[in-house]
Amino acid sequence: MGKALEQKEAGLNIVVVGHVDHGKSTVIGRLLYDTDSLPQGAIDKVEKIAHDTGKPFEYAYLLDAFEEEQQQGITIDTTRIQFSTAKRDYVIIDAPGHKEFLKNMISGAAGAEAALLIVDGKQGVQEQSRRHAYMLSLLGIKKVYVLVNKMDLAGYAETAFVKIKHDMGAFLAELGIYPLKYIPVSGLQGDNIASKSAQMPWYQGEPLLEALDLLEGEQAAVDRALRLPIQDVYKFDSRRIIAGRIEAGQLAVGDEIAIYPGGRKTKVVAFPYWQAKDQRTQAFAGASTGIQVADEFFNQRGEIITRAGDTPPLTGKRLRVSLFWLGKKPLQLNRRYKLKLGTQEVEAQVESIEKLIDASSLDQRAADTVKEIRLNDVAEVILKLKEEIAFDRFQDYQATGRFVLVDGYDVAGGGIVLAAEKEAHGEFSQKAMRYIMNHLPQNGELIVVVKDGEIVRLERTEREVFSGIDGEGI
Ligand SMILES: Nc1nc2c(ncn2[C@@H]2O[C@H](COP(=O)(O)OP(=O)(O)OP(=O)(O)O)[C@@H](O)[C@H]2O)c(=O)[nH]1
Repeated sequence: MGKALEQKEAGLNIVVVGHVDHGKSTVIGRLLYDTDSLPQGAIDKVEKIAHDTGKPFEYAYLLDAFEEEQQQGITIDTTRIQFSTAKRDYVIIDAPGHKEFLKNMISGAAGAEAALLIVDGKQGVQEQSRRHAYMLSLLGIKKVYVLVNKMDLAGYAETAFVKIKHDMGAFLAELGIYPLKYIPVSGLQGDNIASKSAQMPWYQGEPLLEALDLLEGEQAAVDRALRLPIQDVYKFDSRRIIAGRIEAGQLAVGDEIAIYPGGRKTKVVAFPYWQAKDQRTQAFAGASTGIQVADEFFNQRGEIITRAGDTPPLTGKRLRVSLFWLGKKPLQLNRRYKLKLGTQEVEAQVESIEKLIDASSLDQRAADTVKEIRLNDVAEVILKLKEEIAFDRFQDYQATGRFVLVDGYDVAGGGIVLAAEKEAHGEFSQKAMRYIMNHLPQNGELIVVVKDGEIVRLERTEREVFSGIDGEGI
């Protein structure tokens, strides 16, 4: 691990993606080597392998050392590898395959802010380069550096670099991704990783490590509207304590809050902690906290708390989403799945497939002929939920804007929320249903006049009460 320095910026999570064998592990291994971040003995081990097999030193094997440590249950999460520069700490989210990457990303385990997309300088853009790039766009990762790797095999030629830059750039532009930098590197030889390469004097930019330090972090989460998804509600002597993790924003004792999807308002009375010394009056993004509120509503897991003046989350039962499918069994229209979003779980069906896209070629298939979404397909669909929930567009809030779909017990797909959709004809929200129920006539019929998904008028018709027909008693 690098030396700990004071006054560093907050850490940055990076994901490394690219076509198989284009050099992801080698570049990561080299970064760890150059920043002195390897577990003890790792280099000796890899040197020994090289010596015993008579093959060259493989930087990619250095990553195995992390896995070994993990298996011994020591420090590091397999999917998270850390290194540091003087400026800040980095966490590399290792994505052995795009399936693991997607699962990690959509389940929130990864939460990458920036990406390194690695392309072999000789082979150029390949199927997985495209697929991974597409996934980045789907996940809204805009901070992308393209590393043109194996420049040693391409004779360190500027022409090879320029060609790949051109091809990749054209493809990425279609996805709305504009890489911040293209860097020619050799993971194996260490060119343009920690220091500028003498082999490529034509390259005017920074080497990778310097370029990473130039990336800006996200807008501080504490300055945003509060998002506190309720994890649990505990009964504790006579009080009810709401527990959850603050995903964005901040909260103080005395703040007025609103709880969605219902939108009921109340006030924060205290942050109850077990020990008096831990008492506090404010909590910020990133903190897990318990809160006690003035009015004891029936709160439940899944609801989202925000501050009364803050932009509220969206609510509804119909969501327009970008979805990708990883299930062996294709996703079927109208089949029931479990949707998990934030801390909410609700039954969901795909009501319609609006667009279906081949993630590699980006060709669209005519959606009206499609009744299922197959393994590795990406689609824009309308999801219909059994109950109303609170959520955000992914581009506004990642934690409350992404979801997974569970088929039986398996996470079979997931994606991001693009927008809230109006209720379909003939469906009312819970709020509307409550309103309607409150206006039911004692004795008669109620006509609900709806326009553009909004109730515009209620008409009551009293039923005639017959006391008899033509004077005949009944
Ligand atoms: N000459 C040369 N070979 C490289 C370079 N980077 C990687 N390689 C070699 O390319 C092969 C694949 O590299 P990896 O780092 O394992 O590739 P990867 O993208 O991690 O591959 P997967 O994990 O299988 O997807 C290895 O034999 C590396 O030694 C480079 O810059 N120059």
